[in-house]
Amino acid sequence: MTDLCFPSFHASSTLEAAEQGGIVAAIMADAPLTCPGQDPSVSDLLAVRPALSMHAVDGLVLEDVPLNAIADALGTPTWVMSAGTLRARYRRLATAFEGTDTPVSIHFAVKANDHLAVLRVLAAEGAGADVVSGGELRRAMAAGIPACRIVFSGVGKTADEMRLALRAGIAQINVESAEELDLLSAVAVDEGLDAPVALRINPDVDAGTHAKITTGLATNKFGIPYNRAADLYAHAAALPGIRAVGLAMHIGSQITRMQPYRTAYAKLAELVRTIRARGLAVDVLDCGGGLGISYRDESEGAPEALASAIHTELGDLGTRLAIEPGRWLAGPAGVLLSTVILRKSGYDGMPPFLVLDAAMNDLMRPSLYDAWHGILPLSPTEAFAPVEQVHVVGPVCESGDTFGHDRSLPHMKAGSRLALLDCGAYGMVMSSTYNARPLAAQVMVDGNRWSVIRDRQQTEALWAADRIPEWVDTALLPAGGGL
Ligand SMILES: Cc1ncc(COP(=O)(O)O)c(C=O)c1O
Ligand SMILES: N[C@@H](CCCC[NH3+])C(=O)O
Repeated sequence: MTDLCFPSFHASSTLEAAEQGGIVAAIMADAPLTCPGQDPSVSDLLAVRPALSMHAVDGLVLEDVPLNAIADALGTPTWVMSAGTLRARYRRLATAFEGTDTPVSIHFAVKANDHLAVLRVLAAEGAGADVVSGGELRRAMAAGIPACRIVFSGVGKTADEMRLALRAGIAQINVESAEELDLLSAVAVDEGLDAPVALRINPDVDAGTHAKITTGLATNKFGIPYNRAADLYAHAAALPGIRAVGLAMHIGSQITRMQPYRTAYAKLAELVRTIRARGLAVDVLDCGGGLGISYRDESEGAPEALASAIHTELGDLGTRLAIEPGRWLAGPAGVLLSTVILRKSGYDGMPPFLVLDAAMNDLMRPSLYDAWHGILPLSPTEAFAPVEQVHVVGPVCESGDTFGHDRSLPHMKAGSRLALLDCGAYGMVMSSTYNARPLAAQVMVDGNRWSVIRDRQQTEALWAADRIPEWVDTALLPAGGGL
């Protein structure tokens, strides 16, 4: 399908946009050429993010909306999602899987971004959902995705969650252990319903990704050991309340090379043959998610290459196929707007700290995985100011509250606004209120329209659900309650 196209602004490169006359002249003179190992420059970051462009007057623009307009209206930190990017990416993914004998159903991994508006945009394109909790199941259904298009993954579903899924008419439950299978059988019998089950297999394949987000190694908690899978499948097929429909696999996240997928899918194909040799039917293969994006300068995983890997390894088995992408669809569609609270000088000779009003409680990925997110100033003059080395941190009381050490960024000062890039997946959903910081506001843009899709949390809401037991002796508090 087509890429996003914004005739008035769209800059596939800053040079092209400058030729269109909308870009400050300084861009071309000041844009540094990136050397291997160096941080990508502002121009580099813009060149591969078609929905973002830099304008002489409006500054950084997402689709057709100047991000300063959003920050003026709502303050920061504020998340912004691009509906056009979600659609464009979904269409490219769907197109990559079209035109083959075996159709592939796409189930958006709701854990990546569970906002109802995001789910609605993707559902309108044809997406189903992959959920990992009763909450996600209910969110997906609240967004209008019918249960018959939802698969339920996860290593620890409760009996109540199983009940909810069965009553809703879930398409498929991906079971991850013998113990879970027994529990599901009991729940299904109790409900008088049949549970459509795919066994999630752990192929013991290294996805070559960060240790905290790999899921297909023998040491990971996920999935059923490969060598026990055929026996368990036979057991499942004989259990009351269970309808064994197929197999599932998900080997990890942020995977940019195809070889791990190929290796894992080849093992899956072998397992299908083994199970069929026992006279059992395997009708569905759920190939999981995990396709990676380009945060810094890595090549993003290509849907066409994934489609080819799936069809090569699994296409001749006569099964239905499914995938569960999250990050690839939503990651590049979101930014987090923030303001520099202050520039704090470092020790002599050491880089200063840019202290932002966004923190690890908002965007947790850098603290959790040392993840790298691009940073772009919102101001057109700052975007191409001379580059300096800085540490970019949040105000939370943890040294881990750091968005980047020794980052090469255009000079910014207190009050400067910036966008943290590629925050549409595993951004807002992983936020917390640590340090009593309210959850940030959220906005969706679509062409030249924008709307608030979640209000900034009121500070009072942070303690609205707190209850002080009446036996707490308030008489011991000092008069006036202060220090
Ligand atoms: C079972 C399952 N499916 C799909 C996904 C989505 O992964 P990604 O966002 O990397 O595509 C995950 C998360 O890693 C997952 O655990
Ligand atoms: N939350 C992780 C990915 C984990 C995916 C869920 N299994 C991230 O931000 O990269």
